[in-house]
Amino acid sequence: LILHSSPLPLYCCKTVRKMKCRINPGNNENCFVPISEIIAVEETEFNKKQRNIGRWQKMAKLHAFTVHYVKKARNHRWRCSAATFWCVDEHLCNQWTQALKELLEMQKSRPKQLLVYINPFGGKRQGKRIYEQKVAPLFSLASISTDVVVTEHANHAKDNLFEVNIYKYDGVVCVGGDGMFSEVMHGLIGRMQKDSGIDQNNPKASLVQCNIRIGIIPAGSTDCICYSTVGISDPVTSALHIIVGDCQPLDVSSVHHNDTFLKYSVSLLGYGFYGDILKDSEKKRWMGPMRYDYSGFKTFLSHHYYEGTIAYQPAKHTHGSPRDKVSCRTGCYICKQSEKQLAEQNKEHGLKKEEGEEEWKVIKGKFLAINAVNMSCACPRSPKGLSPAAHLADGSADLILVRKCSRFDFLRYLVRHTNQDDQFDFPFVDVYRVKCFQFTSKLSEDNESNVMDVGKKRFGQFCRDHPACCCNIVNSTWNCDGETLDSSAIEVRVHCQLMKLFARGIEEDCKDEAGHSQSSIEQLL
Ligand SMILES: CCCCCCCCCCCCC/C=C/[C@@H](O)[C@H](COP(=O)(O)O)NC(C)=O
Ligand SMILES: Nc1ncnc2c1ncn2[C@@H]1O[C@H](COP(=O)(O)OP(=O)(O)O)[C@@H](O)[C@H]1O
Ligand SMILES: [Ca+2]
Repeated sequence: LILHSSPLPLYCCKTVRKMKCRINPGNNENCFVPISEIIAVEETEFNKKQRNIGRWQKMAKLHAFTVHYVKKARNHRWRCSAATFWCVDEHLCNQWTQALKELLEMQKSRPKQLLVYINPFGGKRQGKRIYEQKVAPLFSLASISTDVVVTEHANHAKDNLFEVNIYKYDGVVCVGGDGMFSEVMHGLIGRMQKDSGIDQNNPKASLVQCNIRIGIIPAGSTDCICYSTVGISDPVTSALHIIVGDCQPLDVSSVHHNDTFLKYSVSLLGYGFYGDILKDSEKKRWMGPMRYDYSGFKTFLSHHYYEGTIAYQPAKHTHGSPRDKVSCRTGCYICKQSEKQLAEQNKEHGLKKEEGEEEWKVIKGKFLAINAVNMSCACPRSPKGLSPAAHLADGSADLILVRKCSRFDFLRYLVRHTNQDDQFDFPFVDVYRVKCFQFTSKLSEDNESNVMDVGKKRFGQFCRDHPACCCNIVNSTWNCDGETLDSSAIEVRVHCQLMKLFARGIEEDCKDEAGHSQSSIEQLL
């Protein structure tokens, strides 16, 4: 461990009793742990049974302390491991304990007080058990105090965040899925805007950043936000990222309809395929996470497509492209550069002028799916995600348009989310990196009088001569981070790094990311 330079010998034995950590028995080699990855230091009662080194048997009294630290395992998984050090000199032992505790005190980004919301009905309904058994003991070991709210109804957490004194907390933790995260995020961002007198209904408003970090303990059905920002959906790993005080900024998209605020989104805004899956699966909540497989299959067979018009402004401030072969990783350079670039542009031109001057690109067509993603949307079902090269904090979203195609081609597209092949390499799939976009369905263009003025003008010229078409006469629904939106015509804008998570992005060094073998169905396709 870190105690090599001790003037007197300190002996170390790894112990697994307290935290039930798995370690390799007989693995007594040195390991180096940065202070930033120490979870806690505790004085330890020296147990006679631990005296397994012959010459120490005769000693009358031994003094010991235990260092609990993060052990990095495969696939971005973190575990809590422990090492106990002992020696005969009580003073030396105390000095070490004291010195280590002081070093931990100096880690200023670590949270001391957290507000925790648990959705007891998310995913497999294990949220409460997961928190109590896996997370609370770690928080208590790390001397983090918590106020815990087990939610009693939808929107409980969101409403509560408008009432409590949020400023006394170093962070808010949500135990649940993407929907639960979304609720907590709306509470926090909404509260920040309210306290700063900013009108969320103004789509052009410059929103106030939220510096109270959110931690996600995955206990939902998809857990895409956790997976895409940590690299794994694992409650213990997430709890450890919270304890060490990690910080990952995140882009947030605001969604408006007719100057009315609808929702924020951080992962997927999906119309068509993913909207239809969500709408159908909500009726099958009793099935748990399986509902997405059932509804996914049903939606795939129904093969609905929707006609509409999209207008977007390309994200010119960022160097990245959705077709890049490199992905966003811990400390991402592209995210840092893009943030700087955006800040400079805003200082020079002012947001309104700049947006007004830039050209809008307009695309109309029949789509099986329209997906706007602020992050890769990697999840256990799709380890590389809907847009593998999307960035967590570059102030842009990837807009993926899947045009009407055969069922077979759509299946080939879907299967590429699960293997190493490029899902954008199809003639019916287009992808753009954007900073804002608007969508209007054919139906609302024809029937609604309340389409945004600016949109109406822009879309009008394309729709005037359009002949009656044979596509669906109903609209799809927008899937916004796992929640449905009531309106199909929307206006979306990416707010660069509006909030922060207790995470560090996906670490580069992963031990076994590759090694994906092709299944027979993939070979066939
Ligand atoms: C041959 C079959 C191939 C299947 C390919 C599947 C690709 C799956 C990609 C899933 C991307 C999901 C993006 C995340 C969405 C979540 O916000 C949302 C809500 O998640 P929650 O239930 O709150 O955890 N889940 C869904 C399925 O809409
Ligand atoms: N106590 C509760 N009862 C019913 N619904 C709740 C409760 N707490 C939270 N919710 C809502 O449940 C929805 C889904 O929660 P989530 O944790 O994302 O689970 P899942 O991943 O299974 O969808 C969220 O929209 C959230 O607002
Ligand atoms: Ca982004």
